[in-house]
Amino acid sequence: MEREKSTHPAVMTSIEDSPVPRKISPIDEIWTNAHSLKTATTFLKDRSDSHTPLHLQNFVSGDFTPTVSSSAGSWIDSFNPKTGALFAKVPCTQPDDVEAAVQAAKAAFPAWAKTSRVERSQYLQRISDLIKLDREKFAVWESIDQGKTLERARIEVDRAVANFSYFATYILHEQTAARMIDGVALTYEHRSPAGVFALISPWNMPLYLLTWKLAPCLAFGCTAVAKPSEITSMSAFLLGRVFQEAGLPRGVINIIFGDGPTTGAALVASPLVNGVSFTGGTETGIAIRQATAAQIGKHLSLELGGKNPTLVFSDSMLPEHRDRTIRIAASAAFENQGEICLCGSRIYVEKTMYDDFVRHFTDYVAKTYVLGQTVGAVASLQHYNKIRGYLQLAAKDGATFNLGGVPAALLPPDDDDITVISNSEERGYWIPPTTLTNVPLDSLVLKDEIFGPVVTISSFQDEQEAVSLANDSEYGLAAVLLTADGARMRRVGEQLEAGMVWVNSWLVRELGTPFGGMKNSGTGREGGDSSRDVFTVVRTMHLPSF
Ligand SMILES: NC(=O)c1ccc[n+]([C@@H]2O[C@H](COP(=O)([O-])OP(=O)(O)OC[C@H]3O[C@@H](n4cnc5c(N)ncnc54)[C@H](O)[C@@H]3O)[C@@H](O)[C@H]2O)c1
Ligand SMILES: O=C/C=C/C=C(\O)C(=O)O
Repeated sequence: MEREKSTHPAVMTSIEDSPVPRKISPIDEIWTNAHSLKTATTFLKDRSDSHTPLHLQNFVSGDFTPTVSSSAGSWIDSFNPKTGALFAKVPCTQPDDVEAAVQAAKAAFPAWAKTSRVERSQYLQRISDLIKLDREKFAVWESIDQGKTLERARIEVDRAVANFSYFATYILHEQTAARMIDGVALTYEHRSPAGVFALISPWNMPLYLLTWKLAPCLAFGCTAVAKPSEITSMSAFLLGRVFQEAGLPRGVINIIFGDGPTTGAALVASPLVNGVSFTGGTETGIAIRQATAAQIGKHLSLELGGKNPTLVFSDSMLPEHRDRTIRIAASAAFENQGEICLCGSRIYVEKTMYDDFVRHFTDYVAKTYVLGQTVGAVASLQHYNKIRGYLQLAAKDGATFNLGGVPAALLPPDDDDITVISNSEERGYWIPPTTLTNVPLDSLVLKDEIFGPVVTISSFQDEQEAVSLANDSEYGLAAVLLTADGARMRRVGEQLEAGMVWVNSWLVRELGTPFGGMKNSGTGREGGDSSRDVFTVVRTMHLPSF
């Protein structure tokens, strides 16, 4: 697709009425100057030389707000995980500005809710096309901001494109149920957009996960205030420009930046917010449930943490299956530095093949997952220190490090350093892929979500023990089952306490399927019809024949 002015009537109105300000704003500067790794690096270097870090701006009512009124002076430092250097300052939006953004979403709601499905579908497809057009720009900034490799970032941008195109077509084909009761009354489901949403996302797959909420929100006729993680705000900042280019009416999507306690908490608690779609940690999920407990009608969709098991049965280690088994178990453990809620961080192998598995797995990981090439840096200094703490604990608990070790301590930059935007890899948050064996079953290393490039390998005796070890967790998000036995796939798979079970595969996604977790991994499901349940309210209509 070429970038051109839309001829869609709603688009024309919006674009014609709201020209983008001529003054060079931060978003214009990035948008026009920094579209590849080379230009982005030069851009950051210039900023560094002039000691002017990039300042992000909220996107409210269709405009990037030049200053954050009440939060002036309240900024959050954003660091490049690969170098540890400061590269941007993110506004910490204060409660009254949060409320102003919610008001903007509320004001936009009635008109947006009335748009036809065809119209909304066209907006979604246009947004999808625009992201695709700027695939590299999004990937470059996601990689700089989050620490992931550029290749991984590209995969996630492609998924963002798919999120919008999937829901663009879903709404064109959507059907609702109708039934006849004893021939007396015809009933049917009538659905309406649920209203204004808070869309809150984490730092591990920033664009992928935020667009997984934005797309259905728009598709089902809702408006929103979106708040990405304060650790990774860049791709959401870029998205504001896409929404402008797509001519999305003002206020339909507002993007605000800030931390959890100040900005996120004010957003979810606002009485004008009709629903919250949240992805993040379980503790934050609990805080959101508590904060909204009295607002009974508020829709809550909570996608939370995981500590997912990978079960390796000996038949999957037969020569004809072994390479696939190793590849899947390794990618489930180390993709995106293990910073995916679905990562299989606890591997359990049938005893007869345990030593064989450990040997092949370790060789494969050492060859395939190379720090700085196929493995990026972890997202933040705080997260680096958290993972390091668990590796220290593993050592204390007597675990064997087959790969990796306890990384060096990293200290926060001192105040003098904080304005430096230079590249210095030694301050980067690099943790090599780490495989642990001999971890005691009661160790917190096996219980807590570490969310980094760290995997444990333990053994099991039989199916029953495999299931019981897999289910021995407060979490229940995902599980991987590696076996060549067809009957076992269902026999074991259907006993696993996990919202998603992948057999001889991992993170294979079909966007219509319910996605979400059991136990402490979440409340509700998203995807296809499940997203419709999140973003719509249902009234059952009864039409009697008398
Ligand atoms: N189930 C899933 O689909 C899924 C996907 C990705 C990540 N996760 C989980 O996310 C976690 C890592 O992400 P994180 O550290 O950014 O999570 P987090 O819970 O700390 O933060 C997530 C988001 O919530 C905001 N937030 C924090 N406190 C808040 C509050 N009181 N009210 C409202 N918003 C608040 C943050 O600013 C951020 O935008 C891991 O536990 C991971 O498993 C789950
Ligand atoms: O890190 C969490 C990954 C979540 C993935 C999805 O929500 C998805 O694939 O739709």
